[in-house]
Amino acid sequence: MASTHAEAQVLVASNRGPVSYTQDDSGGLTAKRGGGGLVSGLSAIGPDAGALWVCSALGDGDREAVRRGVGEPGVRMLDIPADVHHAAYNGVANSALWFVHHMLYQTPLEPVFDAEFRAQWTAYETYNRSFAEALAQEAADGAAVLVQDYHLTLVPRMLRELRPDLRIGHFSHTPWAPVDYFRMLPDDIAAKVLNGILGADRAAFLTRRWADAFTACCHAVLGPDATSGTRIGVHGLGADADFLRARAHEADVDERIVALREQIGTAPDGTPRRTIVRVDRTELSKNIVRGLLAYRQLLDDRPEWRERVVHVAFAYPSRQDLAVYREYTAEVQRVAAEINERYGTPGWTPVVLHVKDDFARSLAAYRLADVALVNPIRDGMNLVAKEVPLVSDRGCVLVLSREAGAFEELGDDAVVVNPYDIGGTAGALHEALSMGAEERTERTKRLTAAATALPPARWFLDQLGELRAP
Ligand SMILES: O=P(O)(O)OC[C@H]1O[C@H](O[C@H]2O[C@H](CO)[C@@H](O)[C@H](O)[C@H]2O)[C@H](O)[C@@H](O)[C@@H]1O
Ligand SMILES: O=c1ccn([C@@H]2O[C@H](COP(=O)(O)OP(=O)(O)O)[C@@H](O)[C@H]2O)c(=O)[nH]1
Repeated sequence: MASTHAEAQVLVASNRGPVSYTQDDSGGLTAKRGGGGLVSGLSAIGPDAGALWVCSALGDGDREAVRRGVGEPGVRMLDIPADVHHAAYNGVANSALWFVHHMLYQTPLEPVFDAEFRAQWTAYETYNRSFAEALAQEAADGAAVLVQDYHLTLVPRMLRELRPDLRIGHFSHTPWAPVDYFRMLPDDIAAKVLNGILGADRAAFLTRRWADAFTACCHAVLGPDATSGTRIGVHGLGADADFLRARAHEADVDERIVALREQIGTAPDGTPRRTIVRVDRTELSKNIVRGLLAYRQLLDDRPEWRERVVHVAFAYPSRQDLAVYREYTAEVQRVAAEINERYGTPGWTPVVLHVKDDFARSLAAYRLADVALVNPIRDGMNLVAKEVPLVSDRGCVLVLSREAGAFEELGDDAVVVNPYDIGGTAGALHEALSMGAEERTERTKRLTAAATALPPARWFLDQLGELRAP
């Protein structure tokens, strides 16, 4: 295992690592798989690949694990001071950069680039420097380093200055903002973010659309020659079919299917109720509330679906240090309760909402899905859109936002929606629920092929190959 000083030939750097630790009252540490698509993609590489994964301690449990020397093979967790991490992760990365790339600023959520933000920016620089120094220390001569995402935009240039011998790649898992939106950032910071990434030999993205937006921002902010020293690439991360299909048939998932079937119940004619399934982090860009409003409109416009369908919505906790995420979770709960109050009957709960994460239960929902609802305002890729059709036992129909990166690959076989259009989304849900069995089967076959075209292990190796190419 390549984990000693200056021996690692391949290094990956990301804020979130493969597992996170929690500490119980008696001091014991429990490891839990990190949530979200970046971890789903990178975990598939596995410790056997010999890569060293440098990540950040995210909470007290992780910090305790670092202090005790507890950890996964092939993983180095950096114990960056909690206040620096908080300012960099919540203040800069998940507020300013996430909001710009996902175009989430709208009244009353306005950008505030004031003195507090400047202090957070200084922390973001410190945080990035910690990664650059750790990578410089760990990397063997001429090693390949793959830096992940908007948390670490400054690392490529910092690392190049420390270690000019390295091959450095940067990969963005988010969309990239259009020029006019990106330029909401203060000019000096916009330039630093772009120049930081351009310190890499290669900058890669999930879709051509995001890659082109990045190039356009570089040209607009830095000038027409800005990208001449950096190759720009596209690698559309796919789902890990072998892992998911096997995991979705383990005993704990079967147990949860029984419980979930009970909650879903049967229609008045005795057949199992149809399901519209969604699984997301409780994340503003995932557009969960508009999805619920579209479902409410479906029940209004098409009363024939009442008692015959259930919206299974799993919204697992994310970024709870940010007030706007906590408020969004409350809003999701409020709208779901309102729908249940208005339409529910003694034997029918129209929305089954769970806000605590449970991967086995998520897979149980995938298996029971007749329709998968994926309607983000913007999304780098959205792996859930790729995962549900290949795991569902029912040949599920995908209702997909045209603003998800996955649309580029899955759009032809999905029922496509404008995520802001609640009426249009209600219509799409009706179309999906009404689709005949033969068409569903045909679409599922094509969706599954597209969703698995670039499995995570190959996605990673392709990038490595391109980075090492002369
Ligand atoms: O680490 P968190 O703050 O809990 O957030 C989870 C991840 O969210 C974002 O994931 C993105 O990556 C996926 C895989 O490429 C992609 O399918 C999805 O569209 C993106 O939203 C974020 O970019 C990651 O850094 C986070 O770990
Ligand atoms: O309880 C769950 C349910 C889902 N996922 C995984 O989280 C990822 C979500 O990735 P996606 O690209 O859809 O969105 P992100 O959360 O990264 O923005 C998927 O691979 C899911 O399998 C998870 O970790 N825990």
